[in-house]
Amino acid sequence: MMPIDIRDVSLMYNTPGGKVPGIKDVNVQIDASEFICIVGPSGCGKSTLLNIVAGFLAPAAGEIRIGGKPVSGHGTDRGVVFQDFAQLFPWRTALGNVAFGLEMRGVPKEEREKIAREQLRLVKLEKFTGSFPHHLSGGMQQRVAIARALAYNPAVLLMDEPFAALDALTRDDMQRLLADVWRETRKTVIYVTHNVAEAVYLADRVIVMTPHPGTVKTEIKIDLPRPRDPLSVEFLECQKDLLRQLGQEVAH
Ligand SMILES: Nc1ncnc2c1ncn2[C@@H]1O[C@H](COP(=O)(O)OP(=O)(O)OP(=O)(O)O)[C@@H](O)[C@H]1O
Repeated sequence: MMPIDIRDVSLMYNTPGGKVPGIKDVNVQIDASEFICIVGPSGCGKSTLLNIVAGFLAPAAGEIRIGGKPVSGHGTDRGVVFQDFAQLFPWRTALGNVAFGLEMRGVPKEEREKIAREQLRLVKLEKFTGSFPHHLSGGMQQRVAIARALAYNPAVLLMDEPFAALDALTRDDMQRLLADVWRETRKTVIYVTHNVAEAVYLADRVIVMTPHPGTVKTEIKIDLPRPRDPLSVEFLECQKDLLRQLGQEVAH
């Protein structure tokens, strides 16, 4: 729901052996409600960029603006979902997990539970509000994590390989679910993935990054109508196009 302007952003990591480049001179302009996927070989800086947009890392140079306002630190305008299922509190129910952030901010019980129920409905977990994480499958736990990230009604959703640890069938279901959630909420999404088919299925635009140092190589617009059919000729063409870009990347 808000545009994101990533301008000339660079970051170096301090290591015992000296400074190593994380990302260098990254520029990406994202429209409000646009779904962006970031792909690229390991070490090209995808997670670093996402962590900077999230406000968990501060860039050494450049600036990020969300809705025109410069980012400094994390804020409730950005919801974050990572790969790790362990991000849920095991001693809290699905409802308790989704409501947690709202509770910390002093939102009254009735209101926070109403919001949490609504978010759990969005990820099709309305029947599991009282379940604890260890009684939920990996896919369901990630759905709780998405509901929790949406609880503040953030303008932006940041996702770092959220479905990478799931089996292929569950992953397909989750991609469909996320496409539905996005259609309903119209968040601005930045989604990091290694999976080319996933990027073509979800994205309006795919940003291809290249390592040493991590920077943007090119971008590919995915102009296919939704819901997308991964077996259609057009889909497979887009996938090939993206693989070609990535293949060149790996070959260098
Ligand atoms: N905490 C850290 N300390 C030192 N160097 C780091 C750290 N985190 C990342 N790097 C380096 O920064 C570069 C970018 O890493 P980053 O994790 O952002 O890449 P990535 O594209 O997300 O990789 P992957 O796909 O393997 O998750 C790499 O060269 C990496 O080795």
